[in-house]
Amino acid sequence: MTNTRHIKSLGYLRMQSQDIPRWRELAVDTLGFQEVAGPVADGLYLRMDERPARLVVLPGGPDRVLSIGWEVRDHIALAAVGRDLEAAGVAVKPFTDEEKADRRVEDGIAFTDPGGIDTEIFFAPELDHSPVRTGFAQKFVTGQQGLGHVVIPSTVPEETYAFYTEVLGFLPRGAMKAGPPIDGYQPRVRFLGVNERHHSLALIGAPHGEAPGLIHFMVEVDSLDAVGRALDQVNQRGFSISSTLGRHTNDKMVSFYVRAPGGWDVEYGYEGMRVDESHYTAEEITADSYWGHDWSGAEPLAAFVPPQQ
Ligand SMILES: Cc1ccc(O)c(O)c1CC[C@@H]1C(=O)CC[C@]2(C)C(=O)CC[C@@H]12
Ligand SMILES: [Fe+2]
Repeated sequence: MTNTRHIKSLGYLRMQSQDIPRWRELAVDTLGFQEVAGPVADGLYLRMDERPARLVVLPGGPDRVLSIGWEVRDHIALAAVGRDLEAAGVAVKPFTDEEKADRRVEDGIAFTDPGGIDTEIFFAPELDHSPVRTGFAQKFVTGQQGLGHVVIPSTVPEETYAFYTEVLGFLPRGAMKAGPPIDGYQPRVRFLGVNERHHSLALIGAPHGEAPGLIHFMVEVDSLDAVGRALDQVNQRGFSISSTLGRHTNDKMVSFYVRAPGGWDVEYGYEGMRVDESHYTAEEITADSYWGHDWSGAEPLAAFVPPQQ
């Protein structure tokens, strides 16, 4: 196995939605992302930092994730990841000129992960050096820790876990039992990291994985007041809270979860820990939170509901 650890961080997330206005109200008015113009006229381009737009929501249906973009250092690293994927029997497609322009990156490749999620690896994003204008004067915690984390569903969670750790070199960062054993198989939520962020990826077994392609994505801000102010807007604007405010036991983050159009959540958090990889050893947490995180009001996640025909 290759396990060359070229992936540096979660770079971007591209989604598709039939309700761009509601997404705009959630992202801009409620969570304080900056809206900027982008290559697709009706697209929603959301800025967090010097990247032009780490989050993109394009008009179209059904609501789903279009691709998850992982960042590597340079063209040498991109070529190495491409070789690792091909050695593992994964079909790899180089970005077209249009794909490079849409994503505003120098180059990249696309492939599908074992659970059916469209995944991309890229390097050298263009930067926007104008001041970042966020809604609560908060800063998003990105940089070397990347945009945040994604939790993705998979109908083949063990194969998906082996793929991310052994082929792409993600580091195991612990797990939590998810439900009782079924025929001797213990389902787990598994957390994986590629940098000091505790997890940039988590995997959950789900029966309708690739349909929306997402359980939640998390962004981190540098101020508890921004989390509180965002929560006020969630309530005032009639968004549905999937989980109340709480502090996680593994990454120590204080966060809440709000339901986005499309049936996945946005986790909005503060004060996540940084992992020192030279001392880290994997742990199994037995509760998701020290306090809070009441999920009892959550609508079912799209990944757990049969898709409508
Ligand atoms: C347990 C945990 C630790 C750190 C995180 O960033 C994080 O999102 C979680 C929760 C993961 C997971 C979820 O998102 C969907 C609903 C889940 C399966 C639960 O009902 C408990 C754990 C939850
Ligand atoms: Fe999370």
